Amino acid sequence: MENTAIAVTGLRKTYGDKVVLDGIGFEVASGSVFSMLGPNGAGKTTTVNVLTTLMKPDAGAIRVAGYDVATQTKQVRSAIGVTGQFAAVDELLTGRENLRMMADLKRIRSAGQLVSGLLERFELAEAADKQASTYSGGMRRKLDLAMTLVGSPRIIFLDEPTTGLDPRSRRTMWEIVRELVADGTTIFLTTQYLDEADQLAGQIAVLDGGRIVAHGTPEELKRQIPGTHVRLRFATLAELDSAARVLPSGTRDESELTLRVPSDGTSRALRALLDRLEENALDSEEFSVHTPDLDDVFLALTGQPADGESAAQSTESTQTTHPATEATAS
Ligand SMILES: Nc1ncnc2c1ncn2[C@@H]1O[C@H](COP(=O)(O)OP(=O)(O)OP(=O)(O)O)[C@@H](O)[C@H]1O
Repeated sequence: MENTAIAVTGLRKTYGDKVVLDGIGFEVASGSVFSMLGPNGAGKTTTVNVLTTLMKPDAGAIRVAGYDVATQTKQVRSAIGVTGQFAAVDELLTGRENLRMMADLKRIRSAGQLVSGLLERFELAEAADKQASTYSGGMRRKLDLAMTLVGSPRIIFLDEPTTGLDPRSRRTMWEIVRELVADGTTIFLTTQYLDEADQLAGQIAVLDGGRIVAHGTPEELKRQIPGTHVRLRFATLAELDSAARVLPSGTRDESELTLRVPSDGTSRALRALLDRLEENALDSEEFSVHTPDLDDVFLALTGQPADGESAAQSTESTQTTHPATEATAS
């Protein structure tokens, strides 16, 4: 198992007559981040529950840390950490006490330094001696992850670890994930933020309709869908027609009055394109460069956006929209 932290074949799980996982298989290399993406209800949490021994599958061979989850439950449990499950935060205890309790459970002696270190690392030092019930949602999540790290598990399952966190806390989490991986820890991450998978994961599996519909590195997934293009919007259909004649590689959308022109997105290519328009006395109302991101991949594969919020954020971040007057001004 040296190089394979998790190996799954033919994993099947049904609830009544509803097939949630229809024989999925994948491998996770030791010391890597593997991210499972999928629309709501796709079966991500069910997968985590099976891999962490909390739920029995109907079929499948599953090894975690080299142990069989069906017959070596105890060994699997001692090799893994799970946020939000084993490491349940006790609201009546302080942050420090919660961490101490976890250290006691794992039979770690003289854990004082370990506990203070974790409180510092998760920016919880100031609130360390306040009851967890007074913590914000983000602070609780951080405490939860800190508790998972007690005992340095080799494989960590993070089920949507940054949902609801502010951007700064999200970045802190990302840094911690990167540090863990650099130290050889394996991370199994489910997330609804595609940029998070893009940032952190070496391999991504997209789960939809009970099956893995795509699997690869973020770059491989992005290459599966149409590439970078420029989107031009015109004021009238006549202008769109003229532009489509001048730029024959473009794809027209009459209802939107747009022309989508493939481009490598370099400033040289963009300048050439604008020159072509100017030579033909054409002016676009809107000019934007669009690079495919994981949201596009997700949409193309599952037919639905990842989630309203992240899809909207991503559109903003990947499209550089300039009013035509600005873009063509020299
Ligand atoms: N105990 C259960 N009994 C019956 N159906 C269940 C049970 N647990 C989950 N399901 C159903 O199985 C499907 C998969 O659920 P799961 O929680 O694994 O999805 P998910 O991908 O984690 O979704 P989300 O992103 O919304 O958390 C859902 O349709 C859910 O309603």
